[in-house]
Amino acid sequence: MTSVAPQLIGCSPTHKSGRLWELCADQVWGDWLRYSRTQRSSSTVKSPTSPKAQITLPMRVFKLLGVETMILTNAAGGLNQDYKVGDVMIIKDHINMPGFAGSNPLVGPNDERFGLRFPCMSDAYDRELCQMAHDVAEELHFGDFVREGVYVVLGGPSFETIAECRMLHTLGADAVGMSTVHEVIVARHAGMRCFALSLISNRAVMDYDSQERANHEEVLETGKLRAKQLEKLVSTMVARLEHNNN
Ligand SMILES: O=P(O)(O)O[C@H]1O[C@H](CO)[C@@H](O)[C@H]1O
Ligand code: HPA
Repeated sequence: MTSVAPQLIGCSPTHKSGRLWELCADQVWGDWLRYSRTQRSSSTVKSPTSPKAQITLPMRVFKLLGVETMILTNAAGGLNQDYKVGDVMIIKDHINMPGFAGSNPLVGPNDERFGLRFPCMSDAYDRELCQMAHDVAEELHFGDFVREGVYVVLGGPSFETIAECRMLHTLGADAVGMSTVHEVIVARHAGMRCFALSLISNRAVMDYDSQERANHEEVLETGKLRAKQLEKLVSTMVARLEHNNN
């Protein structure tokens, strides 16, 4: 049986104290420390200390609980000019912008129990799951708003300037956000399959004459509009995964 943890983690600046983290942070830390103590002598126990390692700790807990597949969702600004607000982008790849400056959740001593020192990321997003999402979207008649593209993560919490949006688009990103990539890196390090969706909650502002302004209220509003359809897409995929594994 495949264990699937549908998205439940948020590590973005606004959400890092939300969702699952808020629900189980204490328990997760307790479990981690207890587990570490059984594996190592107390003098060598290393609890994760960098912020990115802390916010991605639940991925490792999921791994220890037997989860094999991660499904993550986020809200993101649309950089691709063909995207409309309300589109859903299957993430085929990411650009880890903080990683360029040395901020990666795997920085620090490598815990060999989870994975390699230098994990591959060219297969970060599972191609079979992406194809399944396209198939399910077609069956549910969601095809006209489901896309596939590249997600770029920034540190936030400020939204981007116009020049930054233009640069990110030029670099090959279709959508910009502040989450998800860190979890995917840690999940892939631990050998979990990853699938992720971005809801295009707003258009990234690319034009100096535009009156549009990125704002969190619009992000939340768009989230409400597509919530039911996203839930249907993800739950149908989970059911199919369960079926395929039985
Ligand atoms: O990525 P999630 O958490 O879905 O949320 C996105 O929306 C918020 C900004 O409105 C930021 O937290 C950004 O990362
Ligand atoms: N930029 C960054 N993060 C976001 C955006 C955005 O436009 N929308 C939702 N999350």
